[in-house]
Amino acid sequence: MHTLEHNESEIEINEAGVDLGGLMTVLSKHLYSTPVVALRELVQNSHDSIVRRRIEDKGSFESEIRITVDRQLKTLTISDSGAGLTLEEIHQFLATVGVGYTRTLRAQNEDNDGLIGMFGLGFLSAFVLASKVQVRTCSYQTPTITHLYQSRNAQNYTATLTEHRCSVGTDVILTLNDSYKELASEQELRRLLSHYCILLNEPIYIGEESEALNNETPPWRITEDVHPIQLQKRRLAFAKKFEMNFEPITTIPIYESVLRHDLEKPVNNDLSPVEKDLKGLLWIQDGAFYGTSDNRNLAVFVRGMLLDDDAKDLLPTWAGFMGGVIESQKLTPTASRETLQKDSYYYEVKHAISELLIEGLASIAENQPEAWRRILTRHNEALLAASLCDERLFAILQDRVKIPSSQGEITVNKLSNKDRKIHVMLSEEAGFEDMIFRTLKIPVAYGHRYAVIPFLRKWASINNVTLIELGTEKGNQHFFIKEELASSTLEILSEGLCDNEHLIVASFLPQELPLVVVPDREAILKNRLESDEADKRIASAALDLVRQFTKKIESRPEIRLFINSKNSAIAFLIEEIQKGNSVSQSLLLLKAMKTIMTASGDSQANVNLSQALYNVSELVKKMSN
Ligand SMILES: Nc1ncnc2c1ncn2[C@@H]1O[C@H](COP(=O)(O)OP(=O)(O)OP(=O)(O)O)[C@@H](O)[C@H]1O
Repeated sequence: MHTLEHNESEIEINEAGVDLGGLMTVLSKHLYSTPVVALRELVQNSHDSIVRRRIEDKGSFESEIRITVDRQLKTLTISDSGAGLTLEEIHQFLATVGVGYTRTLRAQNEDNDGLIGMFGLGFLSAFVLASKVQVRTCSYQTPTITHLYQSRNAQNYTATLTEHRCSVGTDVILTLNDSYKELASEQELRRLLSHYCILLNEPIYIGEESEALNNETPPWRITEDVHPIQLQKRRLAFAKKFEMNFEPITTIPIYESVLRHDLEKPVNNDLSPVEKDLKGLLWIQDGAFYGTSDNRNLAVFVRGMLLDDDAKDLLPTWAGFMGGVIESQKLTPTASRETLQKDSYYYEVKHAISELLIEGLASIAENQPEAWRRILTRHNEALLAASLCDERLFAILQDRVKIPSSQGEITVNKLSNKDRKIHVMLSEEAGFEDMIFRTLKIPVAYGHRYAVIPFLRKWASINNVTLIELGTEKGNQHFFIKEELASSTLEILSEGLCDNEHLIVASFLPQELPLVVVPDREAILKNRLESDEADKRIASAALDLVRQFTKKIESRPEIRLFINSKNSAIAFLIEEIQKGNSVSQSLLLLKAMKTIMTASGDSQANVNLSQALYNVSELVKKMSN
């Protein structure tokens, strides 16, 4: 038996069939998310053709891309003063799918000179918008003649000599499909192209206009000496164009030192590839939407063309309050040029942006007190969480972010008392903890709020302070120092005072407080976390695990009644019981007090308030008799 390798000559080699029509439809209609992307592709071809002419044609020329419309004829024309195409090049590059001259030029040219095209596909998208595509082109190589390419479907085309265009360059004339005839509007074109092409290096004009729509120099390309305040103003104004929902508070320029330095010196060879490549601006938003803390917003331009205006994944997840616009020559687009390939360079850029943000925030904290104050007020909660993601951020923020507490929002050092203790309560309800701390006049942090507990834990461990988490077993042990009593005394107290609570004798502050009901805050918090997790739509297997865990906690006992051995009334009652005297009236009064306290602290508490109030009234009457 012969194997394929041994006897190839005997085996017939077949050619795979290609349904060109089907392939064309996929490439032209389904490659891009929106057909208007076709416009961007055609402008990009004009741009590349101008770059080509600059490289190859030694004569001087004025660079221009002009988009015009004829409402009557329903045509849209993209003209450029680029290199044009010879008849041969029309066949070879324009009409051959997957082949383009731009790729060849790029391979020959190490610096690339900002060439954008690479796939040899973009031109096809013209057939999505147009029922007929005409390309009138005069090559710098044959400047006395002009050729006309015409096609209705990209598959069959004609290429003939035509009336001379008078100057080197190309007009791509689209006879718009009925569904895109609204594109035959200068206003609409300006809107679309300002979005995609604002950073493109070659000037783009609409209609007869003499001012290019992309004539504004982005702040990082400003080479003249501008006063720092002016520069900051221009940065803010530029950021505003990209930040639709919020005002930018302040900006963080990308590699400013490299850029400003470059003005005097050639590129420093010690710079990393990202430092050499990445340009742009990051900023901090003024405000946030209610209900979402992730408003990250990043526009990515690759070689001047907007590629992705929602590339938020390049910003760290903690930076929900940041926006940005970046420009790169080296990030790689996918074939649709609407997203980025997640290659190793992508992750290098992502890392670099995170570093820039951290350094930028540190510098704002140091040098821009007013902006920093606004940032802290607007994004306190997000910064609290952000500080947990990076040690440097923690160092910058640890004494600047505010913690919600019984005394309002205060910095954490104000929470720490003389004994180097910070108290945090886990409940949202103004329960026993709130009352105790109001009496003691020391602040207690509200730990139910997002990121407060992990932040305080970290702060306490770094600063050598004890964190007392009230409502947890451990926290309570710090606060309520248990005492032993004879079981017969405990029984009498329990019978007289408890409904369904577990009675514990302890000494605690303030000593004026005879007793306090302490629910198991841990179980309550865990329940809440469980529903948070569910909101995040975590995998159901993980959710089951969480539920199993919470189930265990729920079956733990419950509500405890601490009675304060430091309190003179309680001490007196214990003594009386030990002597064998009856204290039932006093216990009834204390029990009523307990019920009233519980009911006022916790609106959901299952207590018999009317019975308690009735008992108080009866006891008052008895005392007066
Ligand atoms: N306006 C133009 N002027 C001169 N040549 C053009 C023009 N438009 C297209 N071409 C030629 O046609 C080729 C194919 O264009 P097409 O847009 O399909 O691919 P590309 O730009 O090379 O790559 P990509 O698919 O990444 O855009 C280009 O490489 C270029 O040689």
